Amino acid sequence: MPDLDRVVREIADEMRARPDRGTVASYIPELARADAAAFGLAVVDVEGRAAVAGDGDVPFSIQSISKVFTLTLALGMAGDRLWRRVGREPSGSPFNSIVQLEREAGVPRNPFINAGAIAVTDLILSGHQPREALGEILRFMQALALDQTIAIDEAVAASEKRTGFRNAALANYMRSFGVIENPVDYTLGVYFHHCAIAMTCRQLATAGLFLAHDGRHPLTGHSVISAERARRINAVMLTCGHYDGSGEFAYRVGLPGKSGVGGGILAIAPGKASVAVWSPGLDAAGNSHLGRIALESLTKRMGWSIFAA
Ligand SMILES: NC(=O)CC[C@H](N)C(=O)O
Repeated sequence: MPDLDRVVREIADEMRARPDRGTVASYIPELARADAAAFGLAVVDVEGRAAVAGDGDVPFSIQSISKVFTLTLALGMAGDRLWRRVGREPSGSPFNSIVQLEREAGVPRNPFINAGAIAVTDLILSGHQPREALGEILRFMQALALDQTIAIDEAVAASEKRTGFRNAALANYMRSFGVIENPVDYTLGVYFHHCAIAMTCRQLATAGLFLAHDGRHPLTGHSVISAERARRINAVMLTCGHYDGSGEFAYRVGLPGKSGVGGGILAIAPGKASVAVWSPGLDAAGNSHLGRIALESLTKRMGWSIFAA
């Protein structure tokens, strides 16, 4: 078995030396301030051993990675009723696309494209005030990451609120079909804020551990979700977690993964470890360019692809 600490350090060094970095997202103006040269990597295994390198302890905007955790919360609250409001098929379209909604009665393809995540957020919000729903999501992240200091970057949330015209279009469109039940402003407010949670790679990898361990957090012993649901969340991450780049990610990395436009990726090696990587430059599908390359190298060196014997 290769030495995990060494592998993680070597990958961080290799990535930091590379000239190709992708393009930092700027459609949310505040995200454009990210340092394109940053690179962080953290692996936490199911025994709790952590290997962290580069900027693995620097907080960044988790953006769409939050959708894994809102899906988990919503499944815990609503159970399989959730699947009446959102599908679980890859979209083959960009993360912010609206095209399928008209043909498919306002039901988004999956919980990881923006429309689907907004529908999931709406479900969490129902019966609560936005402040309560957001508090619930934040406390969930803090509990999973074993770190009460995790917070929302208000500047990022405000920046997306000012410029989130597409998300507003998606939400209004779904509201017209009754897929969204709450006032659109409330649902979007909660959505923008949970996307604006700032976390480090170490915190994120710790938070993802339950997905590598049959739904039970190995460090607290708490059952977060049933083993069956954990397996299914991993399945949806594999097929939909990188939007129209999901096929390529499965082909190259071979792990369930979820990306965010802040440049982070959470990847799960079931039974083994939870991995978080961060490099702000994105590829054409909006996924971290070096993040994917680093994960490809990690799974190859550790033999962690779910498709390997
Ligand atoms: N892919 C992403 O990370 C997108 C999340 C971002 N908050 C948006 O709605 O556009």
